[in-house]
Amino acid sequence: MDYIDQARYARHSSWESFAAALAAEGRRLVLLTTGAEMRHDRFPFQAGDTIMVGRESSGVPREVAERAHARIRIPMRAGARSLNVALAASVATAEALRQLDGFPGEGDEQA
Ligand SMILES: C[S@@+](CC[C@H](N)C(=O)[O-])C[C@H]1O[C@@H](n2cnc3c(N)ncnc32)[C@H](O)[C@@H]1O
Repeated sequence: MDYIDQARYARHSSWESFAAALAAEGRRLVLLTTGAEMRHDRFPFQAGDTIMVGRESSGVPREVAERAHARIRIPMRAGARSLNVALAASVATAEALRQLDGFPGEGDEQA
Protein backbone atom coordinates (compact mmCIF):
# COMPACT_ATOMS: atom_id res chain seq x y z
CA MET A 1 0.00 0.00 0.00
CA ASP A 2 1.35 3.43 -0.83
CA TYR A 3 -0.37 4.87 2.27
CA ILE A 4 1.02 2.47 4.88
CA ASP A 5 3.26 5.21 6.26
CA GLN A 6 0.09 6.96 7.48
CA ALA A 7 -0.68 4.04 9.80
CA ARG A 8 0.86 3.22 13.17
CA TYR A 9 1.17 -0.49 13.78
CA ALA A 10 2.99 -2.97 15.99
CA ARG A 11 3.69 -6.67 15.58
CA HIS A 12 3.66 -8.95 18.62
CA SER A 13 5.43 -12.27 18.76
CA SER A 14 2.65 -13.97 20.71
CA TRP A 15 -0.81 -13.53 22.17
CA GLU A 16 0.77 -13.15 25.64
CA SER A 17 3.01 -10.34 24.41
CA PHE A 18 0.03 -8.58 22.84
CA ALA A 19 -2.11 -8.98 25.98
CA ALA A 20 0.72 -7.70 28.19
CA ALA A 21 1.17 -4.62 26.00
CA LEU A 22 -2.55 -3.81 26.19
CA ALA A 23 -2.57 -4.26 29.96
CA ALA A 24 0.49 -2.04 30.38
CA GLU A 25 -1.26 0.72 28.43
CA GLY A 26 -4.58 0.23 30.25
CA ARG A 27 -6.40 -0.49 27.01
CA ARG A 28 -9.51 -2.62 26.72
CA LEU A 29 -9.77 -5.48 24.27
CA VAL A 30 -13.13 -5.44 22.47
CA LEU A 31 -13.79 -8.62 20.50
CA LEU A 32 -16.05 -8.71 17.48
CA THR A 33 -17.88 -12.00 17.43
CA THR A 34 -21.18 -13.21 16.04
CA GLY A 35 -21.75 -15.00 19.38
CA ALA A 36 -21.97 -11.81 21.46
CA GLU A 37 -25.15 -10.50 23.03
CA MET A 38 -24.15 -6.80 23.00
CA ARG A 39 -24.81 -4.93 19.74
CA HIS A 40 -21.88 -2.90 18.47
CA ASP A 41 -24.01 0.26 18.23
CA ARG A 42 -25.08 -0.01 21.88
CA PHE A 43 -21.61 -0.61 23.24
CA PRO A 44 -20.00 2.51 24.79
CA PHE A 45 -16.56 2.70 23.20
CA GLN A 46 -13.74 4.46 25.04
CA ALA A 47 -10.65 6.15 23.66
CA GLY A 48 -7.85 3.58 23.45
CA ASP A 49 -10.13 0.56 22.92
CA THR A 50 -8.57 -2.13 20.77
CA ILE A 51 -11.01 -3.84 18.43
CA MET A 52 -10.12 -7.45 17.67
CA VAL A 53 -11.47 -9.57 14.82
CA GLY A 54 -11.09 -13.30 14.30
CA ARG A 55 -9.84 -15.41 11.44
CA GLU A 56 -12.00 -15.72 8.34
CA SER A 57 -12.08 -19.48 8.85
CA SER A 58 -12.65 -19.99 12.55
CA GLY A 59 -12.90 -16.75 14.58
CA VAL A 60 -10.70 -16.61 17.70
CA PRO A 61 -9.73 -19.38 20.13
CA ARG A 62 -11.94 -19.63 23.21
CA GLU A 63 -9.14 -18.59 25.57
CA VAL A 64 -8.76 -15.35 23.64
CA ALA A 65 -12.51 -14.68 23.60
CA GLU A 66 -12.67 -15.23 27.35
CA ARG A 67 -9.97 -12.65 28.00
CA ALA A 68 -11.64 -9.87 26.04
CA HIS A 69 -13.05 -7.04 28.14
CA ALA A 70 -16.15 -7.01 25.98
CA ARG A 71 -17.67 -9.01 23.14
CA ILE A 72 -19.87 -7.27 20.60
CA ARG A 73 -21.78 -8.29 17.49
CA ILE A 74 -22.96 -6.49 14.40
CA PRO A 75 -26.63 -7.34 13.83
CA MET A 76 -27.31 -9.35 10.69
CA ARG A 77 -30.45 -10.60 9.01
CA ALA A 78 -31.69 -13.99 10.21
CA GLY A 79 -29.89 -16.87 8.51
CA ALA A 80 -26.75 -14.90 7.61
CA ARG A 81 -23.62 -16.62 8.96
CA SER A 82 -21.19 -13.73 9.31
CA LEU A 83 -19.69 -10.73 7.56
CA ASN A 84 -16.35 -10.61 5.80
CA VAL A 85 -13.68 -9.82 8.41
CA ALA A 86 -12.57 -6.52 6.85
CA LEU A 87 -16.16 -5.36 6.55
CA ALA A 88 -16.89 -6.28 10.17
CA ALA A 89 -13.81 -4.38 11.34
CA SER A 90 -14.83 -1.35 9.28
CA VAL A 91 -18.39 -1.25 10.63
CA ALA A 92 -17.23 -1.45 14.26
CA THR A 93 -14.39 1.03 13.79
CA ALA A 94 -16.75 3.52 12.14
CA GLU A 95 -19.16 3.22 15.08
CA ALA A 96 -16.34 3.74 17.60
CA LEU A 97 -15.10 6.80 15.68
CA ARG A 98 -18.64 8.18 15.45
CA GLN A 99 -19.20 7.82 19.22
CA LEU A 100 -15.83 9.36 20.07
CA ASP A 101 -16.02 12.08 17.43
CA GLY A 102 -12.83 10.59 16.06
CA PHE A 103 -13.19 11.12 12.33
CA PRO A 104 -10.69 13.66 11.01
CA GLY A 105 -12.17 17.05 10.31
CA GLU A 106 -12.06 18.42 6.81
CA GLY A 107 -8.89 20.40 6.39
CA ASP A 108 -7.13 18.71 9.35
CA GLU A 109 -3.37 18.50 8.93
CA GLN A 110 -1.71 15.08 9.08
CA ALA A 111 -0.30 14.39 12.56
C1 LIG B 1 -15.83 -14.56 8.58
S1 LIG B 1 -15.92 -14.23 10.27
C2 LIG B 1 -15.46 -15.76 11.06
C3 LIG B 1 -16.45 -16.81 10.97
C4 LIG B 1 -16.13 -17.97 11.87
N1 LIG B 1 -16.68 -19.16 11.28
C5 LIG B 1 -16.69 -17.78 13.27
O1 LIG B 1 -17.55 -18.55 13.65
O2 LIG B 1 -16.26 -16.89 14.00
C6 LIG B 1 -14.42 -13.35 10.59
C7 LIG B 1 -14.48 -12.44 11.77
O3 LIG B 1 -15.26 -11.30 11.42
C8 LIG B 1 -15.92 -10.80 12.58
N2 LIG B 1 -17.36 -10.80 12.30
C9 LIG B 1 -17.98 -11.16 11.16
N3 LIG B 1 -19.29 -10.93 11.21
C10 LIG B 1 -19.53 -10.39 12.44
C11 LIG B 1 -20.70 -9.92 13.10
N4 LIG B 1 -21.91 -9.95 12.51
N5 LIG B 1 -20.57 -9.45 14.35
C12 LIG B 1 -19.38 -9.40 14.96
N6 LIG B 1 -18.23 -9.83 14.38
C13 LIG B 1 -18.31 -10.31 13.13
C14 LIG B 1 -15.53 -11.70 13.75
O4 LIG B 1 -14.44 -11.12 14.43
C15 LIG B 1 -15.10 -12.98 13.05
O5 LIG B 1 -14.20 -13.71 13.82
